[in-house]
Amino acid sequence: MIDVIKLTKIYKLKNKQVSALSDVSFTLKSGIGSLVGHNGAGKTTLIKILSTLVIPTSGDAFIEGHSVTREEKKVRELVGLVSVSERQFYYRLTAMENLLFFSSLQGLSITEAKKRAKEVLEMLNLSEWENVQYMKFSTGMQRKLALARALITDPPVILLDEPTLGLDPLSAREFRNVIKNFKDKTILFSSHYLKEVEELADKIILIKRGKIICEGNAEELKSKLGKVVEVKVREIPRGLERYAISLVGEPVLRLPEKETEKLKYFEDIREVEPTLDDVYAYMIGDEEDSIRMERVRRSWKAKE
Ligand SMILES: Nc1ncnc2c1ncn2[C@@H]1O[C@H](COP(=O)(O)OP(=O)(O)OP(=O)(O)O)[C@@H](O)[C@H]1O
Repeated sequence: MIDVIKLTKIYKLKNKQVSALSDVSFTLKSGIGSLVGHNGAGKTTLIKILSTLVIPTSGDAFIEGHSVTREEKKVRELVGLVSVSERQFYYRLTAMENLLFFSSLQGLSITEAKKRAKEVLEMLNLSEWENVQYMKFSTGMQRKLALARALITDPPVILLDEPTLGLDPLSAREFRNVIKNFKDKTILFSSHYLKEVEELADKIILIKRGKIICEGNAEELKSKLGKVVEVKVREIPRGLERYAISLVGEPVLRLPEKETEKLKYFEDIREVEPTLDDVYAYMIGDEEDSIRMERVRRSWKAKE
C-alpha cells in the first residue's frame, strides 16, 4: 500500500525555486497505479520521494505503513525501483554478477541471492543472458534487468519510472505482460503512453504542474468528458488548440461536446468513442501546448 499525504517538493536553484510537487495526496491500496502528466509535472520527483532518493520539503508518504521521511531503511526494503535516469549497472559485469552485487547491498546472502537471481531471470526470460556482460544488452534487456534487480528481494511495492520508454513495441508488450502478472504487489508507474496506462492501471493519477487534478480508473476519467465529438472548423479559437487532431487544411478538432459551445462555427459533427488521449487533452493539455500548436498551424498556412 502507498499512502501519500500532502507532499510538497520545492527544489532550490541558485536564484529561483522550482515547485515540483504541491500538496499531493492519494492512496493506492493495491494493484497497479499510474502517474500521468506533462514533462516536468513532477512524476519522477514523486517516485524518487517514494523510494527515499529525494526528501520532500513537507508532507510525508507511507509504504506499507512506513514513513519515507523517518523510516528510510525500512522503506528501501519494501520498495523495488526501476528507473532509467541513473547509470544503473556495471557495464563489464554479467547480468548475474550485477544482480549478486546489488543484492549483497540489500543484505541477501550469496546463496540466497543466487537462487533469487536465477528465479527472476527466468521469470523475465533472461536466463540465457545470465552470464553475458551488461554492455552487450539491448535497451529492452537492460530494462528487464533493472526490473530483475527490483524484484530480487521480492518487495511488496514496485515503482517504475517510464518503464517502457525507448522499447520497441514487442519488448514493451512483453514488459507490460510481466507487470500485469504481479497480482500480489502494489505497483506505481509513470508513463506517457496512454494506451499502456489504460491497459495496465486500476487507478490513474493525473498530475499537472505538481498538483493532482484527477484520479480514477480509465472509465471513471472518460465519464467526466461526456460525449466526445470530431468537428471541422475554419479557425481554431484561442484556448482550444489542444483539441486539434489535424492542423493542415481545414482543421479538425476532437473535443468533449460540451466544449463546442466555445466554437462560433463548426461542421461535420461526428460522435467518437472517448479515449484517455481525450481525457488528457481536456484535463492536462494546457495553454502552452495550445500556443505552440497555433504557431505550427500558422506557419503551415503561411507556406500554403
Ligand atoms: N534536482 C532538481 N533540481 C531542480 N529542479 C528539479 C530537479 N529535479 C526536477 N526538477 C524540476 O522539478 C519539476 C518536476 O520535474 P520531474 O522530473 O519530477 O517531472 P516529470 O513529470 O517526471 O517530467 P518528465 O515527464 O519530463 O520526466 C521540473 O520543473 C524539473 O525541472
